[in-house]
Amino acid sequence: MAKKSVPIIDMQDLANVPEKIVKAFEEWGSFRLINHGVPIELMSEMKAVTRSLMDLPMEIKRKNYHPDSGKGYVPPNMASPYYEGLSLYDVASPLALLDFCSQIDASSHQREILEKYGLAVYDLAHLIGCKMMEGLGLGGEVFKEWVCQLKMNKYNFAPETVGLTGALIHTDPGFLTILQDDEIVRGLELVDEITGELVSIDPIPGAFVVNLGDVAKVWSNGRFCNVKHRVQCYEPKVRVSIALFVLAPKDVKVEAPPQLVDSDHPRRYIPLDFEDYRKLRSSTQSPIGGALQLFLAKSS
Ligand SMILES: O=C(O)CCC(=O)C(=O)O
Ligand SMILES: [Fe+2]
Repeated sequence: MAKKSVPIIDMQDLANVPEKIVKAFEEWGSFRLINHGVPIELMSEMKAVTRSLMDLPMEIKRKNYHPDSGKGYVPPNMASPYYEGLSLYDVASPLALLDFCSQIDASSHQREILEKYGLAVYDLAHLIGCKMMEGLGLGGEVFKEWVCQLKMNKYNFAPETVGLTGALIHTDPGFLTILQDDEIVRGLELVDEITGELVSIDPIPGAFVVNLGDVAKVWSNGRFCNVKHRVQCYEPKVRVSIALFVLAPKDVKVEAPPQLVDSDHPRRYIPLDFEDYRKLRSSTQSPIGGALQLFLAKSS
């Protein structure tokens, strides 16, 4: 029997998209997205830009500095020796884009692609948010004014790393991630929440993976799944991926909308400040959402 994997959602299947998104978020916290409207040429150009930025000398990549960990360049380290990542924090801010580009001395072409791709995927995230709201029977827009981060990931896989881990098992801290995985090199694995098994997510060129993180669990009053995932080295080939993280609202705490709370579903979490949560996640070394326990409401 074929192994169960995440659902594939066709964004052009207009009538069924809202319901399918909600079901996928409840069962997996993840789905594959096809026919999403982001041109495949733009996706490839963004991959090419990512590869060229990752080829920059280490001293330039380190200039993508941010005082908060995880918001700037992450060099290979003891825990993840084959991984490195560049980050454009607050992708919708023209100033943040300019800052990022001047830090790493990006060309005007690279800047143009970063901007186009960032905005296209940002718009797609908003569309997915609207469809999700429709599927929940709430309507309206959910991610308005939320902070988004663009992260470029490179896994320096080689013959001696086959069978080893590129990114340790984790949940994403924010609400939603739109991931352009490597179109050729496999390695992404998700945990099936029901069986606890790791399921390999094989590349589908031109498609995205949409994953939910810890904020989505809080916001949905525990109804949605924050999917655990990791990246393994299956083959000795460099792997590149690009993630857009829709993190959390600016200056407002995350809490479930009243429509998702009733006597059968009492409020599970107290309102969560995302920056506080991020710090707790790191100080308590809870990469798979364990720090959410600290935000459980008294009655739950
Ligand atoms: O590289 C991948 O496929 C996954 C990346 C990821 O999980 C992340 O950036 O949070
Ligand atoms: Fe992730």
